[in-house]
Amino acid sequence: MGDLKIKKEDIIRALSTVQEPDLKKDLVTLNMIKDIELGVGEVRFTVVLTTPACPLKERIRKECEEAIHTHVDENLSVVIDMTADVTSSRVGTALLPNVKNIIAIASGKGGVGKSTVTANLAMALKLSGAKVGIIDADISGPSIPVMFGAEEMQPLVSQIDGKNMIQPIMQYGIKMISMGFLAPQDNPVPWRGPMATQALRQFFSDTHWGELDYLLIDLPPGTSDIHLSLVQLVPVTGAVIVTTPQKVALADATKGLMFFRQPQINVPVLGVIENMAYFTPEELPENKYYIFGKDGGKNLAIKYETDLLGEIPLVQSIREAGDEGKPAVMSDSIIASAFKQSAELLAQQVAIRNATKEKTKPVQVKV
Ligand SMILES: Nc1ncnc2c1ncn2[C@@H]1O[C@H](COP(=O)(O)OP(=O)(O)OP(=O)(O)O)[C@@H](O)[C@H]1O
Repeated sequence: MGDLKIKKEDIIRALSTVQEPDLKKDLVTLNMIKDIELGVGEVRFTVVLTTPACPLKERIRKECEEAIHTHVDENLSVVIDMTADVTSSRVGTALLPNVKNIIAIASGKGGVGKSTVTANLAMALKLSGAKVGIIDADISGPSIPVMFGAEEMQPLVSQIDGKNMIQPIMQYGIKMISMGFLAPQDNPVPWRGPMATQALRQFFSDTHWGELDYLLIDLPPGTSDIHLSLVQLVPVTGAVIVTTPQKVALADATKGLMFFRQPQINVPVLGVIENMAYFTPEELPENKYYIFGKDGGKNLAIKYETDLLGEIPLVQSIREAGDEGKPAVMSDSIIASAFKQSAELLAQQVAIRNATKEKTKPVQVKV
């Protein structure tokens, strides 16, 4: 039996004074409070966040506690269970209906670390508790299998509802598909545009993804047929632009960003990640050498009114981790926290986007 004086309504009233800082509405209106239980001198409830990678988790928890102590009883013990139900704007879509968010990871120039960033963001989201998948859409130069130590793996094909479906490779709890799993890499096939597009189509329509919170698409560098095919095939939640700080990279990153902003494409740009932002020897992390220039990604984000989701340093262990097939975020280091922070900011942007913008639709443009 609960304390007779305190009712569930009192708790709800107190929690309706707590705002979700990004969505600018209170937790009760947003339907984020569940399972309120009153005990003797104690209240328990669940806060359902919009992503397990929520960077504001602790702030929300603290504000809930304070609201109850201020508006209900300062001596009440407050036990909060934080869970998440990742939001989506991809409701009712024919292709991949159980994939909540499709996020394109793009760059202008090649070699800026787009695949490295994709692998680490995916891993960080997975470590936060989300269900994550990766499509390596770089058909002629796939890097994802190596970055996950999965080059020798081969996907199985199984019959689902009478149709042959590719089962994605599962590595470190992430589902992934890449041309690297399907075609021998030492005997490269020259991929013409339509063939690459067909392969991408199969990654969506003939692969059994099941339920996912985030499906990350590692795009080839530049803007290609693949980019156009992607936005035509599926509703894309948003795009992340990866760049390095040099002028040449930034100029190309701008083109990459503007591709998504074209009125007929209209995919929201969720933010910019500046990779190789500075060099740092891992044993002396306070020493930062801006060898490629400073603040390029930040200025790009400001100019195009989007967010800077991270500045990832150039560190030897990131390259080693990629070569060893274990994304750097899996280690316990400052690098891991940099990638985790970027993943949180990305998840936050996805949640804001899903709460504020229209539903996504595939675009209809002539190729
Ligand atoms: N922050 C970093 N610190 C150290 N090495 C890095 C960093 N980011 C990427 N690298 C290394 O740089 C190389 C290129 O990275 P990656 O393959 O991720 O680039 P990419 O932009 O996806 O390339 P592509 O254009 O071929 O798709 C890899 O060897 C990777 O390990």
